[in-house]
Amino acid sequence: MLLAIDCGNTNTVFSIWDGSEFIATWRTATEWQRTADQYYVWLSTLMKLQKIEAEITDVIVSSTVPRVVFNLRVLADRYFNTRPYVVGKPDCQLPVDVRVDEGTAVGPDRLVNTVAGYDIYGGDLIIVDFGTATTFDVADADGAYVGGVIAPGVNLSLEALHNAAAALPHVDISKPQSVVGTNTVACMQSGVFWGYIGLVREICARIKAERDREMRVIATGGLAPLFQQAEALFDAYQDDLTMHGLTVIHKYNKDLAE
Ligand SMILES: Nc1ncnc2c1ncn2[C@@H]1O[C@H](COP(=O)(O)OP(=O)(O)OP(=O)(O)O)[C@@H](O)[C@H]1O
Ligand SMILES: CC(C)(CO)[C@@H](O)C(=O)NCCC(=O)O
Ligand SMILES: [K+]
Repeated sequence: MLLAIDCGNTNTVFSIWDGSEFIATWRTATEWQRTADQYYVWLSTLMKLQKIEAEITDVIVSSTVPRVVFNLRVLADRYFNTRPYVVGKPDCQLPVDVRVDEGTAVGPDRLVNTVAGYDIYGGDLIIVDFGTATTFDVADADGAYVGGVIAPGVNLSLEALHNAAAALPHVDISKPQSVVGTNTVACMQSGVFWGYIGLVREICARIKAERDREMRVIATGGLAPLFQQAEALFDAYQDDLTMHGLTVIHKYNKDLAE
């Protein structure tokens, strides 16, 4: 079975893929100091608790944090006796072209999302991922990654207000009752929530205009449904898009190796 690891700047997600479905998914905070032994204790405890009897033979990693890759490699080698595929490294091929400026190291999560989007929905996509940053990735008609947009993430925007202004509290995102807030928290939520609705709508409209064609907008990330419920911004929502992409890339490389 395949252990797929999606390491973001805030959270790391581990999923076990049995070849047709994910049989378990666990989330932990990303900390580059965590050792292979710590990962294994955590993982094996959860597997036991949930009575998951999976023999892991393969590992694939996408990491936006370069420093965590070393310990994840050791985890794969020491505990699963396998060499992991690491997205973005030369020995991990992608099933789509990447057409960006030379020397650009595109975030592996963005490449994986593009592969997943193309696999599920076909070409001409805008893939929006609400993570630490909010990213927009453009898949061409042939699935190639042709660039995108990086905007500050929802929680990051609220944190930035709190960190920069002495009188602004820590606030969690939610949909405000009205646009005009009558207390500090409501004002901050309104700025980020409605500002974000505008940001997503404007960026998608401009991408479509710039490329002069119909494109479908696919959303992923825990916060997407919150925005979608206020306004129909997306044509589809896929919670496990990045994980799906990791399984596609793994299979592609396995097939190449045969
Ligand atoms: N209604 C909500 N209000 C606040 N936070 C939410 C809500 N729904 C989901 N979230 C949060 O959204 C986040 C979604 O996780 P996701 O994997 O999409 O990004 P992330 O882990 O924050 O970023 P990264 O992948 O860059 O580490 C989680 O931290 C989750 O707690
Ligand atoms: C933009 C983030 C932080 C989103 O997770 C990640 O994809 C990243 O670190 N990217 C590197 C730069 C780039 O994608 O062009
Ligand atoms: K993510």
